[in-house]
Amino acid sequence: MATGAPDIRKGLAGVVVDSTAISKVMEETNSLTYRGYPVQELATTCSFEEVAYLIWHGELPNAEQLRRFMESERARRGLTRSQIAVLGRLPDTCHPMDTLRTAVSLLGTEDPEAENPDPALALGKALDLMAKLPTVVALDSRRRRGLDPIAPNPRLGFAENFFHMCFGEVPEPEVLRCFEISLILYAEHSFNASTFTARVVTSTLSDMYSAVTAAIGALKGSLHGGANEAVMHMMLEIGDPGRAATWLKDALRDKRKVMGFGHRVYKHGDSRVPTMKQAFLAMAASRHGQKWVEIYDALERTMLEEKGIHPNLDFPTGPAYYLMGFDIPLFTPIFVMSRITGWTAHIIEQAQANALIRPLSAYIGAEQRPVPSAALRLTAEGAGRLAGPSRAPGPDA
Ligand SMILES: CC(=O)SCCNC(=O)CCNC(=O)[C@H](O)C(C)(C)COP(=O)(O)OP(=O)(O)OC[C@H]1O[C@@H](n2cnc3c(N)ncnc32)[C@H](O)[C@@H]1OP(=O)(O)O
Ligand SMILES: O=C([O-])CC(=O)C(=O)O
Repeated sequence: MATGAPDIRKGLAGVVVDSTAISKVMEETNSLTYRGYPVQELATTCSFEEVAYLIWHGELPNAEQLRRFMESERARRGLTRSQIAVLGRLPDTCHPMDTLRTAVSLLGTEDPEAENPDPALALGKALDLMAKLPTVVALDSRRRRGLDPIAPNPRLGFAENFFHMCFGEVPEPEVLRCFEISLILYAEHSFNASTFTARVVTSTLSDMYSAVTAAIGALKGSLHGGANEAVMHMMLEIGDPGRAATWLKDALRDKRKVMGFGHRVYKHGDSRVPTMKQAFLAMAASRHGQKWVEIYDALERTMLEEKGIHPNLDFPTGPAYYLMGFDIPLFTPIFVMSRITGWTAHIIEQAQANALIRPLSAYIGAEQRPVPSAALRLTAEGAGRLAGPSRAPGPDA
């Protein structure tokens, strides 16, 4: 057996921890498939509901399966008055991701089958979350704007209904299509940090709501899903396409991370960006968004010239969601509305072939030593005689 220093892979970079049949990220060809289908083809030919069905069931639905699936999703969208009241009492200062995390936790407390591990119930719970999370996001967004909630409309599809609940109207086709494409592209991405978090929680035999709550926490961070919000803050700060290149060079000189660029797996470009960028361009044309397109292009070009780093999916979705009229703190919650499909598919997959996820660590702390006597630890005289790091002044020293 080999001896010496353990092989530590910081951030688990490059480590294969398990297998999955849900999606395949191919860094060498910059491509991605869901259940074997290229994501670009799904994004340009399918509805989000079809893709959700595919991710959960492994096959695209036929007409009758899709009809029943959509009917069931539409029937589950409503929240109870008491759920609305609980969410309405959260402070306005909390981020909408915190509202969403709390909402999933609340839904878990009210589901009598939350603890029931029967796999036959899992898809129903997942569909319930997919149906209800947009209602939570829209309700929370309107509350922050001082507006009354708009009830879900069961005659509208998933994407249309979300606009209806946020703004009271369904936008023009370019906007709707761009939004739906973003949902399809965001739906699933193998063992990313939030999905892995969900799998870790599931591996302890915890419930789906706990796993999704934890995943929302992981997605919120700006190195992961939170980057789509950070991208728009950055673009607003830049403000003028003529400033973009200098802004970016200054950021790199100051060793700041530029949000929406880089990826742990794709080093030659994110497979989803070309499709999303195209949808963003089409929508920007109909929404007078040329300025954001120019800032986008200048940042992309300069980052490639300076560092050879490509944009990730959060780069085009940031300005796209902004042009759609969503407030910036809604961008990552919208990501959740889509990724709930991938997370729950992974939760189900993990539960079906479970092994507790528990890696090892290399200890680098103090050598083993005896605990000093109480006389040394707890008396003023003893304190002076105690040596070593344990007597370093702490916050209560
Ligand atoms: C949907 C998603 O979650 S996609 C990811 C969204 N996140 C972001 O956009 C945040 C910005 N990007 C990043 O922080 C990183 O690219 C990550 C976290 C996504 C990937 O990180 P890693 O795989 O760990 O790459 P790592 O951070 O080691 O980067 C390698 C090199 O590229 C640089 N780099 C990578 N991304 C960036 C960036 N966005 N801005 C500036 N430099 C960057 C690093 O500084 C590092 O340079 P060095 O070798 O000179 O130190
Ligand atoms: O895969 C990752 O590390 C992050 C990402 O792009 C995603 O979750 O969509």
